[in-house]
Amino acid sequence: MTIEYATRYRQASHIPSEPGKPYFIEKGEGDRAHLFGDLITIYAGGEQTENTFNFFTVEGPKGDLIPAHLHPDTHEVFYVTQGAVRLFVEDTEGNQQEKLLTPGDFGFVPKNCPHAYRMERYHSQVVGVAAGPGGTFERFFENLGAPAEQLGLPHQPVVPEPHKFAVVPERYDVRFLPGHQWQTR
Ligand SMILES: O=C(Oc1cc(O)cc(O)c1C(=O)O)c1ccc(O)c(O)c1
Repeated sequence: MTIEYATRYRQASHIPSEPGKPYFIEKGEGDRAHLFGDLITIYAGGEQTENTFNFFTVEGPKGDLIPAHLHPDTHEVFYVTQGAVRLFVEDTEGNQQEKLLTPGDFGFVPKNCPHAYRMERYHSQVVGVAAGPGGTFERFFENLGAPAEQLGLPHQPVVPEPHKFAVVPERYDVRFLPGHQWQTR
């Protein structure tokens, strides 16, 4: 058992909101959110790190595609721990690459680089760390999607209402790029 706190995000969270406090979180027991087919679990965010970095996992079903987007002020890490994830990325000169990442493989996406990814095995998992000049963006997932109590993937995809797409991504430094084409392979 670990300690539970009431925070601005959850009535019961294992993440203490005041900075400077050491803590532990057991597997899967971070603040959970569902977005599309994904389960996102936050273990640390800007409140704990003076806005310097966050730490979260993203799990999704086979075939789950996160469409092209970029973050003007956020660098991102993709470290695959389960399954297989195909990461597509374009540098700021327009050069595109794609790579199938399997457990232990790592991808880095600097700020301003369009990227997308697709889960290629059942229940793939990526460890994410994301931060940049604009801070951290971990509460994007529960604001565009929904906070979740359950430990597993959503039973039905959580598809945000159009009005949320109009305001939430921008607030968290996410810009979706409709119509973006990948010419890799
Ligand atoms: O942010 C990450 O993934 C996402 C997951 C979603 O369900 C919706 C999204 O819009 C995104 C997104 O990329 O914007 C993500 C995933 C894995 C990782 O290592 C990261 O650094 C970020």
